[in-house]
Amino acid sequence: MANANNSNGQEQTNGNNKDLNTKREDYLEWKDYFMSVAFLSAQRSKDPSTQVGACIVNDENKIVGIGYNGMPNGCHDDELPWSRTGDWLDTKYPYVCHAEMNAIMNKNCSSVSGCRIFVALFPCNECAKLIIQSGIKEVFYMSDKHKDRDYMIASRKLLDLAGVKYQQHIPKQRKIVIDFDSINERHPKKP
Ligand SMILES: Nc1nc(=O)n([C@H]2C[C@H](O)[C@@H](COP(=O)(O)O)O2)cc1CO
Ligand SMILES: [Zn+2]
Repeated sequence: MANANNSNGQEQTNGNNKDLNTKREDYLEWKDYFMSVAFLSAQRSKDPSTQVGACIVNDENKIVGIGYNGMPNGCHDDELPWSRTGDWLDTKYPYVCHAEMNAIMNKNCSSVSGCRIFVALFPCNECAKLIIQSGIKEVFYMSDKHKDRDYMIASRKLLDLAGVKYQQHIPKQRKIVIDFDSINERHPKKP
């Protein structure tokens, strides 16, 4: 659509030639927004190989819990291993709390029953148990890159039996950039 003119007949656009008189169409849709919140939260993770975020949403599209993978509260993350290989006790695996667990534990309401969870990676079997027991009804994930592993097969088995739905989220926008400087952008002077 052409840019509308203001009363002086001047076009109202910003520096990127966006129409400043018409409702934005490229705003984040809800599910992309919740998945983005999960991905942003993952940026808090200190895991050197895989940063995972999760975001729990109620049926009013309100976010009620956010989490990322990290060591348990009070367990200093410099005193626990972050490696993936070696003796099990010397790896991160026995210690790290998964993003889904943290999102559920961080809930800001009494119950997440009936909620949806948005998570970067498909939940493992342990998180599937937590999801089921907390009453979460639907999982949206970005990747199931470990889908052939036994713990993922077990996870799907549990979710299926419990009637928890799951689906891969295909975002409308593949990349979202946060530009802190954009807020300083100046628009043309009002007439
Ligand atoms: N759904 C998940 N939520 C998570 O928070 N994680 C975390 C656990 C580890 O901290 C990390 C996986 O590490 P790695 O095996 O890719 O180096 O991601 C992993 C999965 C996948 O099962
Ligand atoms: Zn897990």
